[in-house]
Amino acid sequence: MPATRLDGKKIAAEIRSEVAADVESFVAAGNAPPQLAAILVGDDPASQVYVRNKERACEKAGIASRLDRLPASTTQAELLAKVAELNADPAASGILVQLPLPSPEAGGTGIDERAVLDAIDPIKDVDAFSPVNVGLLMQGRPRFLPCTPHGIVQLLSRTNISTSGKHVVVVGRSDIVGKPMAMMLAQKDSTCGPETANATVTLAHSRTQDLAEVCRSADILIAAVGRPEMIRGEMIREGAVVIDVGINRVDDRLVGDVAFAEAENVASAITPVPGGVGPLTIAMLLHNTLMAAKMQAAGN
Ligand SMILES: NC(=O)C1=CN([C@@H]2O[C@H](COP(=O)(O)OP(=O)(O)OC[C@H]3O[C@@H](n4cnc5c(N)ncnc54)[C@H](OP(=O)(O)O)[C@@H]3O)[C@@H](O)[C@H]2O)C=CC1
Ligand SMILES: Nc1nc(=O)c2c([nH]1)NC[C@@H]1CN(c3ccc(C(=O)N[C@@H](CCC(=O)O)C(=O)O)cc3)C=[N+]21
Repeated sequence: MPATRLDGKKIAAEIRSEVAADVESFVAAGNAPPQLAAILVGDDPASQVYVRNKERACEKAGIASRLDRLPASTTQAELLAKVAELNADPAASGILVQLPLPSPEAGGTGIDERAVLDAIDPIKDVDAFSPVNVGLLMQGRPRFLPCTPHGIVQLLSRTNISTSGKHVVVVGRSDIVGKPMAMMLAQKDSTCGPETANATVTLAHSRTQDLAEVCRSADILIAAVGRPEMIRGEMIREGAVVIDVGINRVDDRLVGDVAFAEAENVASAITPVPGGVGPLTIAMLLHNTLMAAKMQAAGN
């Protein structure tokens, strides 16, 4: 029997309508609408698509959005000045600097990404990239949760897939997806409760020996690598749950990190690409923007 498709798009729509209702009561209570302030440096086509999708999603949820487009030639000092301006602007509830920043080959000026992310006021850090927010997550008392891993926890919770006591293998250890994902699922509790925490987690990467065997030992396999279809059917245990985070453009087509057609015949449930994790990332960004506005309104 082919695997159940986990409909990220549908669950994201549910979350977005919950956020929209919550925004409505926040505004009805006399608050200014939350605002997401995005900064886009350069003209990377993929980044343009994401930023446009985020703007549209904000609008539908009653969240204001502001986009500062800066040329690829922007210097680190100029970008830091823009971040400082948004930190000081009470209308900007959440700040997001779209990654990656342009490489020198793409006309970039070699900006230190870390320095820029560190400059964002932690109370406006809707990506949850700042050291304060990463530290709070690590200690099991999160403020903002990183959007992609949080979206995955929501997906698991809302489809009644328990991670408690299970072996979860996360492939990829980036600061944006793999590392926080592993940390969240290893905690005693999650925003959705202990059933979507308490996993036994393996964090795999490019130096992992015998990746196929490690993957086959997973009850739940989460791929966040950025290599089209690298997770093959034979790397998946019969009946495993497969979460595909990868977004790869191949000849104008969008493919994940998992060879979907093969995986579908082995897994019990799987997220498609597109329509899986991507839409959830945006839904959780809206959630974080509202949360930021609420914290700022409460003077935290
Ligand atoms: N759906 C969504 O909302 C989002 C999707 N993405 C997508 O997810 C994917 C991953 O993104 P991101 O986490 O930023 O990626 P990074 O490029 O930052 O990290 C990739 C990770 O994969 C590991 N890796 C690379 N090659 C292999 C290999 N052959 N075997 C095992 N591990 C390997 C790397 O290992 P090492 O550390 O050793 O180099 C690294 O840890 C991309 O396709 C990206 O577009 C990203 C964010 C959100
Ligand atoms: N500061 C920052 N924060 C991010 O969260 C961030 C970032 N930079 N840089 C790039 C990655 C990637 N990312 C995605 C968001 C939505 C989809 C998404 O909506 N995907 C749709 C399809 C979109 C399409 O058609 O291209 C889907 O999978 O169905 C994908 C990927 C956020 N990222």
